[in-house]
Amino acid sequence: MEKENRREKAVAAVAAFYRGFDPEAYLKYNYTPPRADFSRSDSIVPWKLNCLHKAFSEDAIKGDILVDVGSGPTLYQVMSGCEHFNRVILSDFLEVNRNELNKWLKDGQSNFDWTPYLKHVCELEGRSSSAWQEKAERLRSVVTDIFPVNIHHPFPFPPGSLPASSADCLVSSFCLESASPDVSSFTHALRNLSSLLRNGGHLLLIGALGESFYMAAPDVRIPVVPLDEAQVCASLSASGFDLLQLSVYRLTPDMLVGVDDVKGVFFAKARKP
Ligand SMILES: C[S@@+](CC[C@H](N)C(=O)[O-])C[C@H]1O[C@@H](n2cnc3c(N)ncnc32)[C@H](O)[C@@H]1O
Repeated sequence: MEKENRREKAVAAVAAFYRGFDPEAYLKYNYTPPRADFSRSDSIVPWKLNCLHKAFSEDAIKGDILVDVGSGPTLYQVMSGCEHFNRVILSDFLEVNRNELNKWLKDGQSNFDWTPYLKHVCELEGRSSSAWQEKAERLRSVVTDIFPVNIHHPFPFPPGSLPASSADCLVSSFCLESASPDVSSFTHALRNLSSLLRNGGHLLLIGALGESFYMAAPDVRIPVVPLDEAQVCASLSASGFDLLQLSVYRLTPDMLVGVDDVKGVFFAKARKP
């Protein structure tokens, strides 16, 4: 009981940092060049998009419902998957991020331009980059909901939003390690995520390696659990997932732009037995 109280307090302390999260600043820090330079294969974003593209196309991961946990203000993580599922559900802890997603999806009024991303993913799929508007339309038509989410709840979505174990696939990028106070909470959160996924469904987990903080606004420094590859594998296994693939990207010095101390990025493909 005391251990549980301590964990709840530590989780609440991390949540408090999120009050100052600025979607616009976060997008600028992480989703513009050099981190999103589509002319370079060693830039972080093209690496992530390639991992996702391969998982969905080469491994034929498909089904009815794709759920993205902790979407933040970003859409890149579902640009491949949206072609392989009938319904895509986005989610975030913060209303400012859910609003930012809505701006692009519903009103087309986001200040952030996802066009280069859409073009790049079209090219990965062997289509002309000029097909980007079709992909944008596809994305807008398959995203049916943007739910609040809390990965520290046994069932992370609001009651009645989604039946348990109904997702055919889960995606989550840079959420768990940046919303958890320690490795044990990270593992616990993975177990909670599993309650959303059907047996036999896939989890595509992207995250930071060796990161202790990131900036979410000019004066908002959010603590992160510094993970290594062995911890990611151990947490997946302890939360009941079978690990199918782990790929690692190491940051080149020019990707370190002063907005975090991340050393690498992992992409894990896992299955719920
Ligand atoms: C580093 S951002 C990642 C955003 C995006 N997925 C990406 O790839 O850039 C971490 C996200 O986790 C969300 N978050 C914070 N606490 C959370 C919690 N308890 N449950 C779920 N998401 C949370 C934040 O609102 C934020 O959008």
